[in-house]
Amino acid sequence: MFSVKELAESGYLTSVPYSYALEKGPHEDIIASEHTDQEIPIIDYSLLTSGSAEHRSKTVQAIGNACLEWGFFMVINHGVTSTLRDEMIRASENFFDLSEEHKREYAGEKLFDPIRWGTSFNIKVDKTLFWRDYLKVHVHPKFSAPQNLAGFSETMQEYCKRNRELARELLKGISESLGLEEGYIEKAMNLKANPHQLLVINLYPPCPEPELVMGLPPHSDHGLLTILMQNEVGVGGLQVKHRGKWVPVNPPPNAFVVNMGDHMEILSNGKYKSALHRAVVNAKSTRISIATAQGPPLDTVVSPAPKLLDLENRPAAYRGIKYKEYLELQQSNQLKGKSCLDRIRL
Ligand SMILES: O=C(O)CCC(=O)C(=O)O
Ligand SMILES: [Fe+2]
Repeated sequence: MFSVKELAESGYLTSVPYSYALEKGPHEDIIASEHTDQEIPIIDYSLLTSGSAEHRSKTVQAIGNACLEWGFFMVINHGVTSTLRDEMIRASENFFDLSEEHKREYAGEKLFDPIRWGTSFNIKVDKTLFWRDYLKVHVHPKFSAPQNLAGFSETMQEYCKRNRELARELLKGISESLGLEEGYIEKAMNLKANPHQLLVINLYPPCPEPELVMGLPPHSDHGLLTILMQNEVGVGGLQVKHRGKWVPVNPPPNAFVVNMGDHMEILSNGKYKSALHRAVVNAKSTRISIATAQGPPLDTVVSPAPKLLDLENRPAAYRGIKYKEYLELQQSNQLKGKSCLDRIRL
């Protein structure tokens, strides 16, 4: 199996190999125009944590609206330095620049291998291959990192820790926005114990026929929320489905993109839907995106929050499922819309 990087750098590639070509490319779908009135909400994180009750309550309301309307928002003034973000991007580039032979040491097959390098989504089940390579690392509660790359481990550890801190505060705000106490999600999901965090670094090399391939097909993420950033090469790639159209996500410099995961949808009993999104590729530049999926401890059973249920009017809409089992379910099937969540709807 070739990585896309190897394929793209192999010489004169003027068309995409058959195994990557879709019958219906991403450009055939309805895409919102650049100047759309559909603006993805921006949340000023500093107002959530400033200590001012008024600022906090306004921000909590804005978060609630963003979750209801989009399942997606961008976070600014989050306090993670651009130095750390740049180091993380650089370290990721250095990893993918290793020889194929070296990277193959991490070519694990199994979902819970601590470090896994690979291509597409799951080559055992993907009908068409996706134009992306990835590095997936389980970074919490037990930290792992590829060795022999100067500084990668330290940078990764710090970056992931900062993402967990952001997630923790955002989850408090989300909890409040659902009319629950700020610590409700943290308690119900046992997040103080050993929350699970998966780091996913995506690499999308330039593609000679971007309109024929998909970087990542439409899907929602597992976990409570995903925090994502991308290298700033002036090309987008991430798109979110909103009111029937694909809306390109163009985050302001230094912003994080946050999206609700399937476990937020389950926990909120469908009030906050996990966001359907996809990644398209381009002919010019390599795009890197770095996502951390924040979830509960692997053995936590996630089910709708009892406080949000009303047996007569609002019964549970999802069955409880262990986070670990859900991850196994998603990974062993094709990545296809919200098909995994559909399996546990009641
Ligand atoms: O590359 C992106 O922006 C999207 C990545 C993504 O959706 C994922 O890793 O789950
Ligand atoms: Fe995703």
